Amino acid sequence: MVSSSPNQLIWFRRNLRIANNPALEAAFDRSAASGIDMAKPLGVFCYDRQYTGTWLGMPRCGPLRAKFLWESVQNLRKKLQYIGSELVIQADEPEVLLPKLCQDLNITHVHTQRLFAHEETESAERVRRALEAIGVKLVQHECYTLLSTKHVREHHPEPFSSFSKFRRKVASPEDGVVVRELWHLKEHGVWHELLWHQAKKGARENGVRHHVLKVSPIPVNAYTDERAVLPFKGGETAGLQRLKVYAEQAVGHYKETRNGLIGADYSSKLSPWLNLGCISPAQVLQAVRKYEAENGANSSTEWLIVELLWRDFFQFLAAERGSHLFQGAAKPLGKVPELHDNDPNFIKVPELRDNDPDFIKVPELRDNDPNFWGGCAGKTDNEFLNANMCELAKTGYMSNRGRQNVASALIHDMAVDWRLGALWFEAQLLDYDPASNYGNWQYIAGLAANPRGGSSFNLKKQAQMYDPDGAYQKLWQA
Ligand SMILES: Cc1cc2nc3c(=O)[nH]c(=O)nc-3n(C[C@H](O)[C@H](O)[C@H](O)COP(=O)(O)OP(=O)(O)OC[C@H]3O[C@@H](n4cnc5c(N)ncnc54)[C@H](O)[C@@H]3O)c2cc1C
Repeated sequence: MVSSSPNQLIWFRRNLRIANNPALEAAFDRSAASGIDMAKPLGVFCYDRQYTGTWLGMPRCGPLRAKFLWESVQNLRKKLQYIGSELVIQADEPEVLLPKLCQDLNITHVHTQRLFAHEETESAERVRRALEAIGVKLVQHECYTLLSTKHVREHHPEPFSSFSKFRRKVASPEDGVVVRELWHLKEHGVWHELLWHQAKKGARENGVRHHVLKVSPIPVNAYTDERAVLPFKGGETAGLQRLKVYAEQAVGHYKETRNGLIGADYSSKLSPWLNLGCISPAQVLQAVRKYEAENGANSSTEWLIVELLWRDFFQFLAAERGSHLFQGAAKPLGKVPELHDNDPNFIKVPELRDNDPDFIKVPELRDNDPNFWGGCAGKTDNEFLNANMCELAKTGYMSNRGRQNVASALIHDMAVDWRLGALWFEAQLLDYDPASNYGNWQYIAGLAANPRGGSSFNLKKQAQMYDPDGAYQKLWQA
């Protein structure tokens, strides 16, 4: 049967790439199995409340990340068009948009990426239910982490208590790091030639093109400060370029430079691309292994892989903790008052479901709250903290050393509720990821899987150690 409309749909989440993408592969494979004349699967990306929403009156996705995201979505769309598909881009909740599209286009299967943090798993569950009601199957594929859930849970069935135990159990030298095979988009060359025109026509006829937003639904009016560590540009193309450059030129000295503060290559800077899925952790591993095959392995190459395991650790921890990822007042040093549900000084953050008692609550902020707003604005008496906050606000990036220090200072020295700091980072960071962000804040606050019960740094000493001549503080004076 000749069909000009696709019967498979790919709901892109944080897997904005063509290569090494099992959701896309599965959709293409299934579509091919339905008959040679079936049009290519259609992609969909939803600007949902995680992007369009606000916290405390601030956009959840600030302009710098919004720009990076828009570039990534546009790059994906071009690539999909190149292989005969199209990307629907809408500002809508997926549980509303996807059933509508499925009904319009007679879609039978929606393929997507499995994500791990509470809000994301809830969103997938809402979509699953909405699709099930109209007889469409949601298929979730894992491709956000290096290790599969199955592997991790087989080796570490008990609750996570520390990273070192996680690492020992899931990636001991005996076991080896078990990485799923790298998927590649199979050759659909014949299809491509024959149906490229037809698929586009079909998509147009089905009104799909009306669903493609031409401008970002959230403000992207951001420019990159020339002092930025990198001119970050969103998309698979730019992500793969960065991976190639870093893996060929700098990974060999990662361990010695990773605590740096200035310049492109002290660390990989891959996180923005990894977290929107413009590249996958398996691709990073593959690039590191290639470097090792050509130049020999060393402690730096090993350490970069360890960092990817940290990333996995926070994902699996988030899956385990559910809504608890957003909970708990930090009080490791006894400076932060305990929060109570019925405390009139606390409000629920808007945009969250009122009926979820476990979800995040933050203290009401006074306009003149000097600690939180002053800290975020980089207007404190600590120049090291100020410089880091200034870099973050102007570029959307802050080094890991900076993040550790800033979080420690806000939580342990300034008695700011860690969730406020995490919300600020969510709005600002190019590489924002719920599990990594909230997980790291909780870790420093001593609320999750930190065997030391929290991490507290002396910022003066840290500045002397990592910025001995004050070059970083000078660079980011304002
Ligand atoms: C308070 C706080 C908040 C953070 N929020 C985020 C966040 O929202 N998103 C995010 O990706 N990382 C976050 N991190 C972790 C870390 O700071 C960044 O991943 C890292 O700075 C990104 O730069 P890079 O790509 O050059 O890292 P590299 O040093 O080159 O490391 C390679 C990769 O390993 C992963 N990685 C390294 N360290 C960590 C870590 N501690 N936790 C999780 N993954 C790690 C990242 O994917 C990173 O790209 C946070 C850390 C802290 C202390």
